[in-house]
Amino acid sequence: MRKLIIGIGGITNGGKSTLARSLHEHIVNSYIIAQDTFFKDDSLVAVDSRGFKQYDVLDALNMDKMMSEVQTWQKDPVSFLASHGQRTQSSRVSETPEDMYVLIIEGFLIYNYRPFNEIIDKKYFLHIPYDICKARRCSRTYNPPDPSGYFDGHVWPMYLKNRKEMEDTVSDLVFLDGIQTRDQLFSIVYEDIKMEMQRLTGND
Ligand SMILES: Nc1ncnc2c1ncn2[C@@H]1O[C@H](COP(=O)(O)OP(=O)(O)O)[C@@H](O)[C@H]1O
Ligand SMILES: O=C(O)c1ccc[n+]([C@@H]2O[C@H](COP(=O)([O-])O)[C@@H](O)[C@H]2O)c1
Repeated sequence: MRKLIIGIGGITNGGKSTLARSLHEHIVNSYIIAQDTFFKDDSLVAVDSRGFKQYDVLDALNMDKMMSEVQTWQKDPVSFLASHGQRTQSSRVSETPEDMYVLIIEGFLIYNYRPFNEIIDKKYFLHIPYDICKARRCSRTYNPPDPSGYFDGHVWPMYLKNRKEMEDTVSDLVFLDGIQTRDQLFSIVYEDIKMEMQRLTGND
């Protein structure tokens, strides 16, 4: 059995979930673990002096729980898939090598969590400019919804801070320009992953 862990990180609304889903659809026996399903309950998230909930920090997330899910996959991907309602498929008619299991870890702060940096084999990071990010963010409704001024008062400054911290500690990132089309982004990353899967297969 061969295992490959891919990270799809990046800015809020950069297209992470969209890209992760396309990869999952094309890679047989892959699975997505998404960071935004690990937010703590709203009552546990800190609030600053302006009343802004501090959602864009690692403390707002149950990272131990997320790591434990990843470790369960690492121990036994076949049982993991079965227990998550996903039947193992044959790779015969696909471009995925036989007996290859791929985990896609997706989220806006995955590379700010050190334990992930040690286990993610291929680290992609999507970024888009401020104005596009703000426009996309404003057309999406979170739960709880962003209060007025939240993007400029919390989301963007925290993005800059988290990104700097990440760039100071992580060296093997592949930056992706998120203003490309969905198809372009998918094919760049998929081709790269196919090469990595072939490399792993060739090393046997
Ligand atoms: N390459 C792209 N070009 C234009 N819009 C995109 C692209 N990728 C995603 N989107 C749109 O941007 C918004 C955020 O995408 P999503 O994948 O949910 O981002 P994220 O998971 O990074 O927050 C959605 O409305 C989505 O349809
Ligand atoms: O999902 C939630 O429970 C949630 C609640 C409040 C806010 N969020 C926002 O989710 C953002 C990260 O997710 P994403 O998909 O935009 O990268 C982050 O910028 C948070 O401000 C997410």
